[in-house]
Amino acid sequence: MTTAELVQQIKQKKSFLCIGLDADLDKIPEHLLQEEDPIFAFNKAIIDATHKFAVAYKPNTAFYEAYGVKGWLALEKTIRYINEQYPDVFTIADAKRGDIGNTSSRYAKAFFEDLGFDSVTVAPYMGKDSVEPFLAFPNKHTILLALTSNQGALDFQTQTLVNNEELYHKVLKTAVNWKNSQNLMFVVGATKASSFKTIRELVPNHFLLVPGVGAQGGNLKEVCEYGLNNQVGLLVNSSRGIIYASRQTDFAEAAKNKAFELQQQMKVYVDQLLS
Ligand SMILES: O=c1ccn([C@@H]2O[C@H](COP(=O)(O)O)[C@@H](O)[C@H]2O)c(=O)[nH]1
Repeated sequence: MTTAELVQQIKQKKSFLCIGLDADLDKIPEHLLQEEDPIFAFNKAIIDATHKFAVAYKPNTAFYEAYGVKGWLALEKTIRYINEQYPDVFTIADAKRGDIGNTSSRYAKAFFEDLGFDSVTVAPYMGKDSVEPFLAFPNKHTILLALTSNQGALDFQTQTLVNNEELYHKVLKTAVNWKNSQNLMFVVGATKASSFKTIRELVPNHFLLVPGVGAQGGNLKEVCEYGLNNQVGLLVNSSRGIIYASRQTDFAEAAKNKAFELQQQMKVYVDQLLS
């Protein structure tokens, strides 16, 4: 999917909501455990109920890898279902990959070609040659970890270098000069709302994937204050806050209501920027 197509979808749905498909057999409604593939059954119901309010879905691969072959098959079925039924929706494999170039090119092939995701999250720690194999895929997007939502982000990402610049600033400034950097997006946690002003000065045009709204306590309004750009430029993710809004048979309806609630807040900003 091109960035222009993503922006078009944001405009049409008046939403920049990304729903995290972090399906966990210990949390999904009990009645689904009788299904042949409970994870896929859960995801399918969530997707069907929420697709009008969401422009992106983000399965975190950990939740599938945890169940071995069965989990990977559920992931494959989920992405195929989205691509076939809702081809205008942007898909993110939250896999946080990155390795020496030869290996990264295999990861890129797995997520972009074999599974057919539009994007994958990648860690910047191994540098340019570990990221450029992902960037080489046209109309696929590499979402580089910049300032993550967790407490541990302060351990390395905000440490200052000799010139007094924070490490994640260096990541942003360096990565935008890599080959095919038009295919880059960045992860910035909603819990780090006070940093969005500086981040937007460094990367005014790139999309930011923003996890941390909902269960982690991030605030949509604060993120929007400085995170938005003239194309919206944000994909704000909520996983547990939406998919586990109810653990009973009404789970899909409850997820729909939560997604609608967030979409209604987002609509105000989209109307201002893209009308
Ligand atoms: O900085 C980051 C990067 C990734 N994540 C992932 O996003 C979702 C958030 O889930 P919630 O249930 O909405 O808290 C999850 O898959 C994380 O692994 C993140 O939270 N922060």
